[in-house]
Amino acid sequence: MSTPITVPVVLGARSYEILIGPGLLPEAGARIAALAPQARLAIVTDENVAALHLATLTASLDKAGLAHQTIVVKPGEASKSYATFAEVCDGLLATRVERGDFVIAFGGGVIGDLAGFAAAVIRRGMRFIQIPTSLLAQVDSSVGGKTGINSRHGKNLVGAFHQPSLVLADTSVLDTLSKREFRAGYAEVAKYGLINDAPFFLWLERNWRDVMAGGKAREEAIAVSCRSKAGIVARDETETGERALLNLGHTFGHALEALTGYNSKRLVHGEGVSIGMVLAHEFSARLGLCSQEMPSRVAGHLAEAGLPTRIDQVPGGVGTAAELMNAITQDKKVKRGKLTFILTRGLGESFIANDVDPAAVTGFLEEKLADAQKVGA
Ligand SMILES: NC(=O)c1ccc[n+]([C@@H]2O[C@H](COP(=O)([O-])OP(=O)(O)OC[C@H]3O[C@@H](n4cnc5c(N)ncnc54)[C@H](O)[C@@H]3O)[C@@H](O)[C@H]2O)c1
Ligand SMILES: O=C(O)C(=O)C[C@@H](O)[C@H](O)[C@H](O)COP(=O)(O)O
Ligand SMILES: [Zn+2]
Repeated sequence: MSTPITVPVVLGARSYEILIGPGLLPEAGARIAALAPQARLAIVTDENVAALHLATLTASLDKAGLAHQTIVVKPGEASKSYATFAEVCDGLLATRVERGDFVIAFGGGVIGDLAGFAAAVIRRGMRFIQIPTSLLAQVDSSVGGKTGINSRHGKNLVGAFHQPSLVLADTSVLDTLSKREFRAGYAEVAKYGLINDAPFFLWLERNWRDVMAGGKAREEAIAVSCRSKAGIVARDETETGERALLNLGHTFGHALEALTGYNSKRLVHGEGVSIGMVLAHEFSARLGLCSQEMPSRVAGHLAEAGLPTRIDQVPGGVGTAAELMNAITQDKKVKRGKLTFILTRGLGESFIANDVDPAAVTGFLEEKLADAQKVGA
């Protein structure tokens, strides 16, 4: 067996390991058998991942003597819906998996959130394993136990905290990911630098091409990201405080995703986060919290890495400031009606700002939308 990088997520009885490295998928059977020798497995995946990588996973499970069945859903954000959630739940029940068996979330963040939520509620809670196959899922969504689906009222508004028992991140499966989806995941990597790790952001500015190319730099970026997230989750599992930092760029980004109808052709999550992080830095500069140069430094790096950084780059537009505010006020960080944003005082100096003035946000968005119209004209 290979010797992967191991990142522990320390949560008492719910502790688990994240294993990161090339060649882990063919070893999945042996590693899962060591954790649960008798368990039956229900794999949830999407059509793209199934076509490319399911045979490797099932061959490895067969070799380890583990019984398994598979549920395949359509790829894309639209699958984080009530309809697909019902499909997955009924599919799991049809396999007759028991409470002590395992759900395997095999795919990107959409599959992790969807299958993880189904595992949280089927028979009032089944164990599950994350086998993330997108960069975004390997650095972020497979870790920390946030699961859920979208509602027409907003992103991830229906869900549960439910920790996996193991995360197996085979970095070689990323070779089949499209460039667009790889870049989207890179936005969440850059996020860890911008939250609280300026040296990591400086390293990314120098090494992002190597991270995209693969090999050791990519593994290193994934490991740094997972260590950062594991630390925050261990200190604040259910987001009563510090964990909200992981939401940098998401208050704006989630509103953009809701207003594009969760249409992956127009905007994917990482792209929304990229634009959202630039907006968060611009808004911070507007409030005099950080230097006026900070937003262009952040936008410069994300744009160089091939990510969108402005609202006008979202095809088909994103509605009005009032519509964006309507989505923003459904954010889960809202407390007693007051808005919470993750803002910044400088590179890697993000902080949680409670009681942000809605009029200031509306004014800022009106200006950004007017700028976007000028570019589009
Ligand atoms: N739970 C959390 O903590 C958390 C954190 C971040 C993001 N998220 C959620 O994750 C979702 C985004 O995840 P995502 O960016 O992975 O999107 P995704 O799951 O839609 O995957 C992106 C695309 O890549 C394809 N794909 C995945 N792996 C592949 C591979 N190895 N080769 C080829 N194609 C592959 C998928 O089929 C899909 O078309 C959003 O719904 C977001 O809200 C959750
Ligand atoms: O794990 C977290 O906490 C995060 O905020 C990570 C985010 O990247 C992720 O997109 C998460 O799903 C957003 O959480 P939400 O609570 O705003 O839905
Ligand atoms: Zn995210």
